[in-house]
Amino acid sequence: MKSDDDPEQVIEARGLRRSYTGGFEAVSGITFSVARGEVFALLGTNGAGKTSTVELLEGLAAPSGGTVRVLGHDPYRERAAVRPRIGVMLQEGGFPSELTVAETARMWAGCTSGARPVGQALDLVGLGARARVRVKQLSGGERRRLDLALALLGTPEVLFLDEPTTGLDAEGRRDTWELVRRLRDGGTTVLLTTHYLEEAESLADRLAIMHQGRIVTSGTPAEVTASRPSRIRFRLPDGVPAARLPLSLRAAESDGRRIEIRTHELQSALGELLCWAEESGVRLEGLDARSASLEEAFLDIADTTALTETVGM
Ligand SMILES: Nc1ncnc2c1ncn2[C@@H]1O[C@H](COP(=O)(O)OP(=O)(O)OP(=O)(O)O)[C@@H](O)[C@H]1O
Repeated sequence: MKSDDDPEQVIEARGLRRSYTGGFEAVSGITFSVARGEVFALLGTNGAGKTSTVELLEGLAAPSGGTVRVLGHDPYRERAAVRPRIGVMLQEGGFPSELTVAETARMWAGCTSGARPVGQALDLVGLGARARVRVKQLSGGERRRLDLALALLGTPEVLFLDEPTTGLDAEGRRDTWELVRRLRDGGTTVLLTTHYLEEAESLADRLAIMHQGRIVTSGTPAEVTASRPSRIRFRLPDGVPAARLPLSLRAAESDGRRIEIRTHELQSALGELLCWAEESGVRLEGLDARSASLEEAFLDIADTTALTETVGM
């Protein structure tokens, strides 16, 4: 167990709450920590409270309950100590659209202590060649990259990325992932929110899934998916009814010839199925066996929570 003032815990949230005017509570007592050099992803359905949480971590608002520490400080009350050491990429940058990319970055660098050269920040995000273009002429994806370049200007120890790849094409997304990995390898701690489960699966060392202001599950991507069943799918040939499957594989969902087996013992279930098929001379069409993905875990959680709410449990 890490102690309260463990210097390796760069972000620590304990029982964190946030209420908006009118009393609506968007963040309802969440606890998590992020170690130095980790990439941590906050996932969740729309309105789950991710942005509300990230804004508390960035010191943009004060929590209505609980505590938050970033680099050992309260980011709201001790903003002057924290701000120069963090980089923030908001969901909406909102720059003056008449300025060029380089002018925007220079303006931002003027407000950033120890800013790296503007050209270097633009090169990091692949915008070097667009330095003289006006912001209003950038595509949505390029604006997102400019947002990221500005967040990187101060060579931050902790980087907050709110949906960093929304609006990027597949190549832009991969480039951003590569950059985040390079930053992490250089010791930067990264907290990101995303709607792309593939992004979290590929980038995050650990993640938390939020729903209605609470963390429903957290851990490494492997831990979060471990409790979910693997799936085996195939089609039986005409004339072979599902009832001919071995008893242990009958708990399958069957839609005529299409069979789906969910199992926590993928290797043994698959072995048994293949032996049966071999011995019975049955050819399994479209055979597909896979472990649970983060997407399946996420959808399961969203469905379970919705169901729990519906039945008032
Ligand atoms: N300024 C505000 N005043 C009142 N309610 C707000 C305010 N900002 C956000 N909310 C509400 O708080 C809840 C959480 O919003 P938040 O933006 O944190 O969610 P999110 O997980 O980031 O969602 P998304 O994935 O859609 O960006 C939502 O119900 C939202 O309507």
